[in-house]
Amino acid sequence: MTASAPPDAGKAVHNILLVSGTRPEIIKLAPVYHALRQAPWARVQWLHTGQHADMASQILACFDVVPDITLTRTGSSLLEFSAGCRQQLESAMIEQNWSLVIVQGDTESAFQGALVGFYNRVPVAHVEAGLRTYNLARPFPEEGLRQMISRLARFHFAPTQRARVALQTEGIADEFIELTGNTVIDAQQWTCTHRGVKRRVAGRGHMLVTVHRRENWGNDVQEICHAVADIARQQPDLQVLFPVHLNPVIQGPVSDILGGIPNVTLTQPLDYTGMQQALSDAWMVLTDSGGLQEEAPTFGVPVLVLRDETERPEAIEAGCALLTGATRHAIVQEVNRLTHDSAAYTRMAQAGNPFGDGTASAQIVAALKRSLVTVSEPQPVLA
Ligand SMILES: CC(=O)N[C@@H]1[C@@H](OP(=O)(O)OP(=O)(O)OC[C@H]2O[C@@H](n3ccc(=O)[nH]c3=O)[C@H](O)[C@@H]2O)O[C@H](CO)[C@@H](O)[C@@H]1O
Repeated sequence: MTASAPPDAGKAVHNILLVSGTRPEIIKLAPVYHALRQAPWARVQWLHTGQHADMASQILACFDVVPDITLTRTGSSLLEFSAGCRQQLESAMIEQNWSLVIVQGDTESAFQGALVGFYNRVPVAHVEAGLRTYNLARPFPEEGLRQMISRLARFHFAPTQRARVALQTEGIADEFIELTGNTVIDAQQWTCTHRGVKRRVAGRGHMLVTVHRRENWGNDVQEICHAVADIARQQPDLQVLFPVHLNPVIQGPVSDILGGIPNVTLTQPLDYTGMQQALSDAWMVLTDSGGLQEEAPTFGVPVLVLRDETERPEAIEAGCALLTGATRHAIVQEVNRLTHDSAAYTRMAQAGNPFGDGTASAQIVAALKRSLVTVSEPQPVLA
């Protein structure tokens, strides 16, 4: 379990570039950023690519993050965004002497950050490494992006044992993989502590719904909305809270099918504190979001995953989530079953959270310190 430190190891202070693009990247990188800011050996700078704009500002504010560098989004299509992002990242890269680029997850921004680090021979650290469906079409494009990032990264921070094994199986040497848990749990704990999130409703609480995944665009979004409408009409005493993603592909069918149903509240996306409050007050979550699958078990809220595959089988195995797919009939059937089978509901609610214990960012910073701050004698890189 030893590996030599990067060539620039031993410098007093290491310039670290942290790259975010979307809402979930900000959430999952904020705890790493704040932990690095406490590290005397690190000078961390936050670069936001602008892939998400409004949803990003909302979340950056929740975590008291002001990016040092914000790129200009050069177009609305992914191609235009990607080309402009690459060029601007390249400029940011050559302006300073970087020791490390940190990216998170599976977005275009994360991939561009890793690619620019690679071309500039700056080591790349990947937070939330090793999630896989091994189906390049689902989720698209995330599965391809995260596999490519794994090929480019030097340091791989795996959130679960399964993710670690996936990386090992792909040939990544043990000393470059650290099992840390998911930083989203750190973000949740920070928010509960600092923003006073706690359950505020009496009784069973609401059903929380979110949809945004590209693979669900089109017919599946409509099926999901029809299912939610059926459930709301069958259970008029159940409040449904649906923060609607800003993408027009989602907004259209959601308001067409669910607008005007008295017990369905359609809202703008919530800020992070608002979302954690909504989770803690929930009876059940219906979602295709990755982050919500990881977060809901913290509050003992069962999750129905509106997808055919998940890269988080840990939640299914632990019993806190069920994979229902995105068909109207299957979703309605599962919600009805859990409405009437209180033993099955309680088993899901009490399954616990398999995604971490809130120490991931401290472990990441400790591992990076071991790798980067090696003065005279080589030490284990990640052990
Ligand atoms: C394929 C896949 O699973 N990929 C994931 C994907 O992200 P996702 O599916 O988790 O994306 P979203 O659902 O957008 O975000 C979720 C977060 O947003 C918060 N939230 C949500 C709605 C709202 O109104 N207000 C909020 O605050 C919520 O609590 C949660 O923390 O990309 C990430 C980046 O690379 C990856 O890490 C991650 O694997």
